[in-house]
Amino acid sequence: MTTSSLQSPIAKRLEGKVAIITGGASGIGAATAKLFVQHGAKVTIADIQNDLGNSLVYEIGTEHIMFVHCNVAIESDIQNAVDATIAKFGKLDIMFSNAGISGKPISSILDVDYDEIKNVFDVNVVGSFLCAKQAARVMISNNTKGSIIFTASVVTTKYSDLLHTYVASKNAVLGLSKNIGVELGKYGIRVNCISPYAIGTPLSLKALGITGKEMVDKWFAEAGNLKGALLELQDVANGVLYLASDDSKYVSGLNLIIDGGYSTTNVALTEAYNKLFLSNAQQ
Ligand SMILES: NC(=O)c1ccc[n+]([C@@H]2O[C@H](COP(=O)([O-])OP(=O)(O)OC[C@H]3O[C@@H](n4cnc5c(N)ncnc54)[C@H](O)[C@@H]3O)[C@@H](O)[C@H]2O)c1
Repeated sequence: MTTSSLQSPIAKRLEGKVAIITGGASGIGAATAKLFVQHGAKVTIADIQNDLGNSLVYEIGTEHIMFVHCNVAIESDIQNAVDATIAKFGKLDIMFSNAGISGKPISSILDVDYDEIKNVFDVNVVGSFLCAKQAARVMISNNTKGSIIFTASVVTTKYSDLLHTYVASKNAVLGLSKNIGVELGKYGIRVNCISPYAIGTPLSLKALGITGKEMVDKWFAEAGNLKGALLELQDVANGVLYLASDDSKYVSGLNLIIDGGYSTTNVALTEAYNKLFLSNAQQ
């Protein structure tokens, strides 16, 4: 490493790149939009929350970012977001398919109804398919070596008896990402997932059926593996930046899990072992 590289300011890692972020009006998407712009990208936020989306544009500046009303479950909305992005910024390098919903906090398969399954799958799975399709359409025809990134979740690595529709939908997103990554490799298009552990956002508060971000964040921190640390939106945005930038130019088919090691734990086994060890020690 040269002295000048040690002294130089942090390089802009997305200079000249153009991105669409679905679900970019709130939470992970909004944090990623801000980070992308800091790194030189032009960004389109595609979301259904017009007020939040427009105020983010106002905060960041219309030369860097625009808002397009887009329901990801409707193909013409996504097509419109892609076409509007090309019209304003000239191309599309990065599709961050991040919009999602949790569905109701149902914990028994007996309580799941068809409308609930359809609602969650329409946004999380159909929306992801359509984002990938519309991004690939322009990336292939413009010969753009693009990056498609999906937000899956730590629920693609660990299972419980909660949120069956959400968990099934996120595992479908992971499968989709790997399968289309195989197809799109021949065009030089990379396809990856980011899978965060839990953060207090409107989505996760709804999933738990509680209000109060502080309480939820505390609970997530206690349940996490990495003690003394809290997963923040910026941690996830940093991972997305890596997958979007040329720093990951040979990375495709990855599920980047941002979970402080949570997915590697086996709490039940540890507890059972400790119980056995303690009862033997007392004999
Ligand atoms: N918060 C967590 O703990 C967590 C953990 C793992 C994965 N995720 C995933 O992260 C992604 C972002 O969620 P978040 O936690 O930032 O929540 P959030 O509620 O802050 O953001 C979700 C965004 O998606 C938008 N959205 C919902 N339905 C839409 C639709 N039909 N079309 C377009 N936009 C739509 C919402 O308007 C909102 O702006 C989701 O895919 C979620 O499943 C979240």
